[in-house]
Amino acid sequence: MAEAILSLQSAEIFQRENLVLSNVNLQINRGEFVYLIGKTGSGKSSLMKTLYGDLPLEKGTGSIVGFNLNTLKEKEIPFLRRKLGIVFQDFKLLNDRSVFENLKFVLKATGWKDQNKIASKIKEVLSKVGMETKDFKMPFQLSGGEQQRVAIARALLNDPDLILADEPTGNLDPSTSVDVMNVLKEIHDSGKTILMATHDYALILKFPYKTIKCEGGELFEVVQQKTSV
Ligand SMILES: Nc1ncnc2c1ncn2[C@@H]1O[C@H](COP(=O)(O)OP(=O)(O)OP(=O)(O)O)[C@@H](O)[C@H]1O
Repeated sequence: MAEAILSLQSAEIFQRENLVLSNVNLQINRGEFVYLIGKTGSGKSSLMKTLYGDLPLEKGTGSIVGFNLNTLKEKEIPFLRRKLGIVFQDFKLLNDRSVFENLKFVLKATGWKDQNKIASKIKEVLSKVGMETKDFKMPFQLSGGEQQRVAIARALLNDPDLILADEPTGNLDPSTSVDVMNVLKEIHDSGKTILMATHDYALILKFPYKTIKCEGGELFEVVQQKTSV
């Protein structure tokens, strides 16, 4: 039977007192790749923020990677985020340290102590994104696409149950976007569950997966048209 990794029922998504999305019913099962699309301001980031505990879920019910979003306490948020891999549009790497040190920082913050295990985990995630030879580089010495690969590697460090990617190709040119998307596809093909917010309809055509749309304050599943040859 399908195992739900994320489930929202009759949820309402707020930014402070403003209702952004209502009647949100969404289930993502282990192993799925799901796009979240919609115009600027339609609520994609607000939904993502609710999922990683940056905004409270005030109405409806929700659970994600085993955490109940209705009863989520401030002190549980770091533990929730360890089971999520979060990727942002603007990479959010620490610019004052190397790729290796960026990844080590996350492992140490999440309790890793053994230096050999740290080094081999970093090597493992960097090789998944094709960046294993650039671990000594500083973020500003990398292209945007390379920085995003490192950010994806960082998201994989704690073997997350779900990857939340909020416009991961939003700062990249079309060809680099396809490269980064190929990395996400490989990660998905290896068994990971991914929810990705995007504006990039060309990418969706090239990499078709289940698509959910934010529009008019609600969420809808988009039925994909099969193109006949
Ligand atoms: N910090 C905030 N405080 C109050 N309102 C906000 C805040 N951030 C966003 N909003 C509002 O919430 C609504 C949804 O914004 P959100 O950022 O979720 O949209 P989005 O679909 O992710 O847009 P984009 O594609 O531009 O990132 C918008 O009306 C926006 O103005």
